Amino acid sequence: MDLKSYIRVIEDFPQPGVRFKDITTILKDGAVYRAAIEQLKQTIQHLQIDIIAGPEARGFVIGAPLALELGVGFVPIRKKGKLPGETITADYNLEYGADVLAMHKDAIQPGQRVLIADDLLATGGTIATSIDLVRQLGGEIVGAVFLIELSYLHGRDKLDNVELYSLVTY
Ligand SMILES: O=P(O)(O)OC[C@H]1O[C@H](OP(=O)(O)OP(=O)(O)O)[C@H](O)[C@@H]1O
Ligand SMILES: Nc1ncnc2[nH]cnc12
Repeated sequence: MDLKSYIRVIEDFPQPGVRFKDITTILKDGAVYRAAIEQLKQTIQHLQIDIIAGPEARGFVIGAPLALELGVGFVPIRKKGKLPGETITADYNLEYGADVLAMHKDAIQPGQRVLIADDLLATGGTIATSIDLVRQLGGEIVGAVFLIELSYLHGRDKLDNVELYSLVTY
């Protein structure tokens, strides 16, 4: 299935100059959503994965179904102030802003092999920070997987020691 044809591009959202890649047009169609998760699974099934971590919010709709498909657990990387237990946090920048990400201190056991999953790689700020948090907890990053990669923002350059997998490139 050609997933790119199901992605809606919206100009100047959330700010002028940004071409927003909207995946709600994939998610609302059960067959297309399933095909996307299946293609992601095929892409990373050679990796030995203990657990998947995904950043709020769109990382949840990619990471959680992928974890179920692989038979592993899922841990959320949330925006600051949402997780109820003890957390570690890190500041980050993304294509259109800045924020703080958090993980529960007990989300990852030292030595666990962790796959990061998200809908989209843009500048790489979100994923670089997610990787940093997982490593602070003792996790080993086996790779990061995305539906979409915006190659013109060069996120890969920030992540040159990590295996990156994406299905659709702009
Ligand atoms: O590579 P970057 O420049 O860091 O940008 C990519 C991130 O931006 C979006 O999330 P956003 O922070 O907009 O949050 P949302 O998932 O809650 O919409 C997207 O889902 C990625 O996580
Ligand atoms: N251009 C973009 N479209 C959708 N999500 C994004 N996250 C960062 N940049 C984005």
